[in-house]
Parts: sequence; C-alpha cells; structure tokens
Amino acid sequence: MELHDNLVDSEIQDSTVSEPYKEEIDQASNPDIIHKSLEPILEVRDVHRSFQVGGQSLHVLKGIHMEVLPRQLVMLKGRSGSGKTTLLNMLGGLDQPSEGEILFRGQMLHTLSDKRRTALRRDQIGFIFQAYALLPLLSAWENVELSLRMASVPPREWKERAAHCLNLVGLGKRMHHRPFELSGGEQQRVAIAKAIAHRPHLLLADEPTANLDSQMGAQVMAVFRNIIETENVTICMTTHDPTILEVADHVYEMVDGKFV
Ligand SMILES: Nc1ncnc2c1ncn2[C@@H]1O[C@H](COP(=O)(O)OP(=O)(O)OP(=O)(O)O)[C@@H](O)[C@H]1O
Repeated sequence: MELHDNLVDSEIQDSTVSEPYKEEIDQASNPDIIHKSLEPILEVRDVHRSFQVGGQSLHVLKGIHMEVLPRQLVMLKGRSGSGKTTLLNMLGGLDQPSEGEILFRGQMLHTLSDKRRTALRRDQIGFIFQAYALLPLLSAWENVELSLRMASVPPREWKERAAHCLNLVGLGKRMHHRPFELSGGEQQRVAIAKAIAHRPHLLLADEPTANLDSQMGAQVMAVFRNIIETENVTICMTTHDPTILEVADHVYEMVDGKFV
C-alpha cells in the first residue's frame, strides 16, 4: 500500500468534481484527447541559472532537464543550497533562466512579455510557501475569497468556491477561524485552498511540510493527492523530508545544481 493511502485524515472529505472540469474529464474518454492530455504541462530544457554576486558569477543551475505530465505529483529533493527554490521560481515564471528554455503548456515562458507572464501566473499557477502567507486578521474563508477576488474569477462564484476549497482540504468546520486559531497544518491547508481556488493548472509548493510534524505533513500530502484527483491539478514541490517521497509520482534529486 502506498503511503498516501494511509494518510487520509477523516476530516478530508471527498468532493464532487467542480463544474468547469466535468467537461474536461468527460472529454478524456475520447482517445485523441487522452493523447493530448499526456503532453507535458512543463518542459525544462537545458536550463542554467547564474547570479552575479560581489563581481563574481555564481553558477547555481547547471543544465536541468525535466518533464512534468498533467496530474503528476513531482518532488525536487536535495540539500540546502542545491538550487531547488531557484528552479521552482523559474517553473512559475518568477525568474528567468540564464540559458535554456522552459515551456508551460507548450508556451515558452521567456518569450512572453512581463505583462503576459504575470497574467499567466495569476490565472494558471498557484503558489504555496513554507510560511503560510495568510492574512492574520482575515478568517480562513476570507483569506481564500481574497485570492478569488485577485484572480479573474467572476464575483458570483467567490462564496461557493471558497467554501468548496476549504471543504476539500478538510476545513469545512473551521472556515470562520482566523489563522492564529488554527494549527500549523490547518494553516497550511488554508494556504492550499487559497492556492487552488482560482483553478490553476499547476501548483508549485516550496517546502510545504517543512514547518510541520510528520502527522501534519502527511495530512498535507493526502490533501495534495486529493486535489490532483478532484481538481485536475499538477503539483511540483521541493522537500527535504525523506518520509514523504513515497507519495510522489516522480522524484528528482538535485545535487549542486544538477539532477542525479
Ligand atoms: N537571487 C540570488 N542571488 C544570488 N544568489 C542566489 C540567489 N538566489 C539563490 N542564490 C544562491 O543559489 C544557491 C541555491 O539556492 P536555492 O535557494 O535555490 O537552494 P535550495 O536548494 O532551495 O535551498 P534550501 O533547501 O535551503 O531552500 C544558494 O547558494 C543561494 O545563495
């Protein structure tokens, strides 16, 4: 039995597939569309990244190749300083390679204007960080609703979608709690609800379990598995934690800016 089968928190409820994805999933029975859906969501081709530090060039990424397929959970593992966050930032269009190219859903990120890259990031990608990045004076529900307001989501959907996402991460009964009234694991689950609320294709998570004990970390991984199924999302995350690697579809190990 895979680890994630053991991890499901009783609070994490099954959820029906949200309306906009029903059509995509129905279409998936068509063989032509199955073929299409297996095209990578991310392709990384010979990516290098150097930084200028104190007049010297620091070569951090040294020829990265990777491919992420739709609905995969991919992990980047490696020691501190090996370059995981640098790569994750580039996958989300937050930074640009010094050499090489990154394609997101077939589109070369570095050829987009800043404005289009920002719009793509806002509409199609969700981010989760080690520190949960929640607004302390807002309830869980208000935090999620705020992210819907900031994305291009019609106002009539905000209320229901925020509640749906919080149910999905097992916080249906804690929607009106503020962050300080929630445990670290619960706050991270609010951050997940917030990151998926606008229905991104790709979720990028930088050490999402780093501040959590092993049980809470396992709950977060169970939530990730659940949202891949129900929300049709693809997840790429960094980790130091060897106990969660089993949950991944693919693990890339990074040593000194290269995969081994
Ligand atoms: N903007 C920058 N300017 C200069 N150096 C940078 C910059 N960003 C990252 N680095 C350097 O690149 C290297 C890799 O950093 P990165 O944060 O990608 O590592 P990491 O594997 O994510 O580490 P950790 O697990 O500790 O988060 C480090 O030596 C870091 O100091």
